[in-house]
Amino acid sequence: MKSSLKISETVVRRLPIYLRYLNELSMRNVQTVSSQELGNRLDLNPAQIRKDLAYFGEFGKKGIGYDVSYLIEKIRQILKLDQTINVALIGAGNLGVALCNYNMYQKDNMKIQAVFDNHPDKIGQTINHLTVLPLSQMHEKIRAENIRVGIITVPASEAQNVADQLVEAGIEGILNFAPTIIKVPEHIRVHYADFTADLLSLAYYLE
Ligand SMILES: NC(=O)c1ccc[n+]([C@@H]2O[C@H](COP(=O)([O-])OP(=O)(O)OC[C@H]3O[C@@H](n4cnc5c(N)ncnc54)[C@H](O)[C@@H]3O)[C@@H](O)[C@H]2O)c1
Repeated sequence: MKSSLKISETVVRRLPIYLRYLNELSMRNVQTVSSQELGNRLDLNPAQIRKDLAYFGEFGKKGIGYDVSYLIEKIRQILKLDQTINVALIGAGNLGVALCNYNMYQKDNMKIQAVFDNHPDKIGQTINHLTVLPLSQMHEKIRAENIRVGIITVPASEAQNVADQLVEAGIEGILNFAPTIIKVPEHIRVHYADFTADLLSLAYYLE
């Protein structure tokens, strides 16, 4: 793999989509897959898929396709998911609890390792084997557990405050579900998740 390559964000965002389907194939004991099959299933252009994957080295064999397990391993390496990445979630409300209960760790190696909230009724509750901790323990816990990513599921009015505390604690990336833009130093990567906007924009396309 050309490690110094700067990979475009669109390619990086497609890799988990490939990975998810490859994992599905692997569960069904499928050993090889062609770019055509991947393209059909994922509604992507096979040439685009070949281009994306060739970017990281020659994985496919002409006439045979890609070895599913090998491709899974390579994509995980590229995404750095060959190591466990610990995650903290802040805001144990409706959305936060649902996310904690979704067990992405088994397949994807990103693990919610700590949950924080500032409400006395929430602190001490157990969600999917995790005890909700007060914010006062955030800094220490993040460092002790080598937590590198924070998920924000607090009200929008609290999101910046929480983001500041995550940055202060040494987090490297944030996934923000609160409907507001947060300001962070340049070295911190922020992604926004907004399925409400997706849903609302869908309305435009209805007859
Ligand atoms: N991205 C999306 O599509 C989408 C969808 C649903 C909700 N949301 C957003 O997600 C957030 C959570 O929604 P919800 O329905 O779970 O709300 P909720 O009120 O059920 O939960 C919010 C939780 O955050 C906690 N909290 C508030 N301030 C805090 C702080 N400073 N530090 C730590 N914890 C704090 C509260 O005690 C509560 O447990 C909101 O911002 C909401 O707008 C986004």
